[in-house]
Amino acid sequence: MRIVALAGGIGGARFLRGLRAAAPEADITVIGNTGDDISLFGLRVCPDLDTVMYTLGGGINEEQGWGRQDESFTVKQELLEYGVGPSWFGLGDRDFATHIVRTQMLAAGYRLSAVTEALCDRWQPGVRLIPMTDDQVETHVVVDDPEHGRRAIHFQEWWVRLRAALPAVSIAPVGADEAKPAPGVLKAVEAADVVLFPPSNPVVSIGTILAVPGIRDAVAKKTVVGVSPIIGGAPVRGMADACLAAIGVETSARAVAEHYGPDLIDGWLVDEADGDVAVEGVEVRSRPLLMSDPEATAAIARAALDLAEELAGGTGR
Ligand SMILES: O=c1nc2n(C[C@H](O)[C@H](O)[C@H](O)CO)c3cc(O)ccc3cc-2c(=O)[nH]1
Repeated sequence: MRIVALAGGIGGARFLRGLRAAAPEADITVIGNTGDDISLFGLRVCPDLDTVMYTLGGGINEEQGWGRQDESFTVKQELLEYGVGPSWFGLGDRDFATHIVRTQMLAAGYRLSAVTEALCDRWQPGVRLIPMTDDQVETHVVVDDPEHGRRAIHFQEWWVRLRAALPAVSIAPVGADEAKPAPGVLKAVEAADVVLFPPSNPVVSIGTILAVPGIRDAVAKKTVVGVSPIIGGAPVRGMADACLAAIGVETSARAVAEHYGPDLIDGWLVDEADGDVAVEGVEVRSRPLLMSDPEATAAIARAALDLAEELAGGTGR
């Protein structure tokens, strides 16, 4: 079975670990969000790609969900002694090595997709991880800053420094319009038996991947099953509610499915806590969706695959 999953950071990575366990024989391609990428200290940092790579490769800090386990912060501290920030973004010493290798390879002319493949040679994530694009796309957030007025800031500044406390006036994946899908992205989607949307952020993770021209159209032709990132009317983790508010979508499992719409998704898993959810044109199934441990997560992934198989059989897509 050929599976494609679109993934953001923590929620996506954990779901993928369950998916790998639920379908050990499957050929899994992960299309990773790069809208969160940021250049810091002259280095290119790709948080979502790294979170997927470290999580599936056994190197993630499990409590935090991002960054490396057994991490230290000597380099960050030394930079701060020179007055060089930002202090609000926690790049650890082990993690720095990844960004140094990536930046060196990019400077030598390798594309991000080739660099990601090279990094994955070390981590052996057991899936093929491809960035959504090799072109630079950066999510920016427009806020009304009490000190500086209306301005656009990098997504990471809004997410990490401000903890999304300033309401987003708008959120834009800058550069997405001109970006091309990375080599292998469209081919993988076209060859897929099923496309899965893990419980990643519908706006700044999955929404950003779908904003790269060509990807949404390719995905829409397939059997697509999504897992709601909203449980009991609130995001399981992260601040997806702040992102949904920015695009005028209510924070509910139903509203997110309607936002994707029946032209894009065929099946939608919601948690039992959300009661009866009905979405026109979308097959909705209710089950526990908390990724509380690897077994529970694998069972969610299995349910998504079962629903996809059922729908593919039914629609002949
Ligand atoms: O909340 C934080 N998230 C951090 N994250 C997570 C990241 O900002 C976001 O959670 C994702 O971009 C959203 O998917 C990091 C991820 C990396 O790969 C590397 C460094 C960081 C640093 C932080 C941090 O200092 N604080």
